[in-house]
Amino acid sequence: MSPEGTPGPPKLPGTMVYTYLGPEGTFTEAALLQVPGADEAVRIPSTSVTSALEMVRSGHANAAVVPIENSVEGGVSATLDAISIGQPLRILREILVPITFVLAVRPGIELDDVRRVSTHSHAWAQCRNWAEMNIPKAEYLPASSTAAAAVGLQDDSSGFDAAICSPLVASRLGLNVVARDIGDVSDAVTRFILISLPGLLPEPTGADKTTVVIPLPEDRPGALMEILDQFSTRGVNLSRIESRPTGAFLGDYFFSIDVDGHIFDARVADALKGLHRVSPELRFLGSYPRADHRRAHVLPHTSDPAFEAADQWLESLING
Ligand SMILES: O=C(O)C(=O)C[C@]1(C(=O)O)C=C[C@@H](O)C=C1
Repeated sequence: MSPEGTPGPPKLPGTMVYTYLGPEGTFTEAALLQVPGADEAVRIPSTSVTSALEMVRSGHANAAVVPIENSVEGGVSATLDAISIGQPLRILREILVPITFVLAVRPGIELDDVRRVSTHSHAWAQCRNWAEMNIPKAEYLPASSTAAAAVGLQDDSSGFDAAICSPLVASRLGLNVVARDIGDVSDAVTRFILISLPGLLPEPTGADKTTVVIPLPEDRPGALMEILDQFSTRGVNLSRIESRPTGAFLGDYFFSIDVDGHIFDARVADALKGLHRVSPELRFLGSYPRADHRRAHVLPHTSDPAFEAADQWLESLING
């Protein structure tokens, strides 16, 4: 049985089974549909990020697509936390989706009548200023996704009269849209990851990203500096760094970090070895191609040949 209590999907030989933060019509589904072959694969919506990852961990899905970062609101805590603990997982690729929101309402409701509006917390954070200006009397009700809020609008007992969702799901459900492009930042983008159980690493492309989770060593002055030093001395550029509480006790944090480069790049591998000495419990979450194809800027003294030359030099000293 799947975590939702429904029978697990049939594992047809050769058929990929994907799960994603559902229901149908979420931005996460749009991200999954960018994965080559996903349109012909089995696609199972999950009700939360945690249950999507559980489908993968329990073998009911080959891989999951979940949101990880938004250009306006930052990291998606539910995902950052869920991939940092429990059975290890590996990110296989990242997917970018431009985000635009609409306000859909129940039949007969006008913009001025809206008193209760529902959507995903990340979507609400991206439309908050618009909402304050245009529906100031509306109370916010959190939903598990933008599409779940849109579906709820068709249910008399859901208790809200408006939903913030994608234009696509509003038109699929035939909802009444009273305002378009309501995001506070018009060119917002959300980054999603395709994540699976550990296996073969994606090949390096020259434009790659590596994600790690590093627990901050306890009671060690300068521990964060030591961690950052491992990257800076090897010329490894950080593209995201976030601290999250471990939940164990107050003040106990881990860092979730993305860096430019692949574990097969000598400078990244060397930095990971250094990190392992500083924080042995670090978790490698994968090396995968960047969605924007932006190549890493590698300084000559941190290139693969420079590392190779240093190894050979040391060997020559040892061997005489
Ligand atoms: O609710 C959805 O449609 C989602 O796919 C989730 C999600 C998120 O978690 O950030 C994805 C993109 C938008 O930024 C808002 C919500």
